[in-house]
Amino acid sequence: MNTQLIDGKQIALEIKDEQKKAAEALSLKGVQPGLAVILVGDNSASKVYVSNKKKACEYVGIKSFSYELPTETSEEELLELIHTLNHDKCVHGILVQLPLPKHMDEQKVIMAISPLKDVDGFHPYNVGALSIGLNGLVSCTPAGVIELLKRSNVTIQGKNCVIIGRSNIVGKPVSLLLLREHGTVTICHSKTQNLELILQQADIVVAAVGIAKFIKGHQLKEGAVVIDVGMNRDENGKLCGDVDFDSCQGIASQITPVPGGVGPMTIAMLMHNCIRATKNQEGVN
Ligand SMILES: Nc1nc2c(c(=O)[nH]1)N[C@@H](CN(C=O)c1ccc(C(=O)N[C@@H](CCC(=O)O)C(=O)O)cc1)CN2
Repeated sequence: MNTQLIDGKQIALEIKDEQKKAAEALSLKGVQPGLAVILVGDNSASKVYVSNKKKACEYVGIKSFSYELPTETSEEELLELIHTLNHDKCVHGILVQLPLPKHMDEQKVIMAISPLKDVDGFHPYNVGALSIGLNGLVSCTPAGVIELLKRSNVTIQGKNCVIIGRSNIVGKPVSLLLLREHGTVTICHSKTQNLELILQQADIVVAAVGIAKFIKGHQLKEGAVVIDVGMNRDENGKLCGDVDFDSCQGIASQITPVPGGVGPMTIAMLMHNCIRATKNQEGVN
């Protein structure tokens, strides 16, 4: 079997180009999409992600409003800023980069964001909408997983989809999205028995367990499609996924690399959500 690479970087670029066209069309209607990007503290990885998000906004044609707050910022001050942005007509999306400093309650902060501007799709309103099949804003990484499958011509309908990991930010929303596409979905987690047996039945595997190289090629069904959401460091400090990429060669039909797979899709889908939120709020198509 010739294993094909699913190039997340390339697909993310295609999506950003589509969003750029959509932003140009909005501009002709006198609408400028706006995204508020809030970073609290000095987490170095978060700084890179926020900077990449602002660059993506610039590329697509979304005006970014940047708020870089010191670690000592109180939760109340952050909630006040979100409240102001909720009422700002130039801001169509609000993004609070996670993780937040320990003294803040992430759930409380997320719940303060207007669901209409919740471009991360983390607000319980949007999570609930997804669970009952309503058309809310879907969180970026899970939405990116589905886009990767669709744009790689992978049929989801009727396929055995196995998700390893049950987190609120990846495992659970990915399972709902695969279900929405009519996949037959199994979620596996740390207490799952006979994981090997379940994996052997999987046409599509989504790995989001947070353990470096946890899934090996010999555990897969021949021809399985593998989407690796993991971002770990291996024994040499090199970035790697939850899947042992090399051992899947010749067994998987398609596979995402780490880096360059799901990661870049997170920011591309954020751009997609910003454009959607703008259209919804401005009442234009
Ligand atoms: N408010 C949010 N906070 C966080 C989110 C999120 O979606 N919303 N997700 C992650 C961080 N993140 C975006 O914010 C993110 C993570 C990784 C990548 C990415 O492109 N990764 C690259 C590798 C990067 C590297 O070399 O270190 C890849 O996989 O190719 C983009 C965005 C947590 N916080």
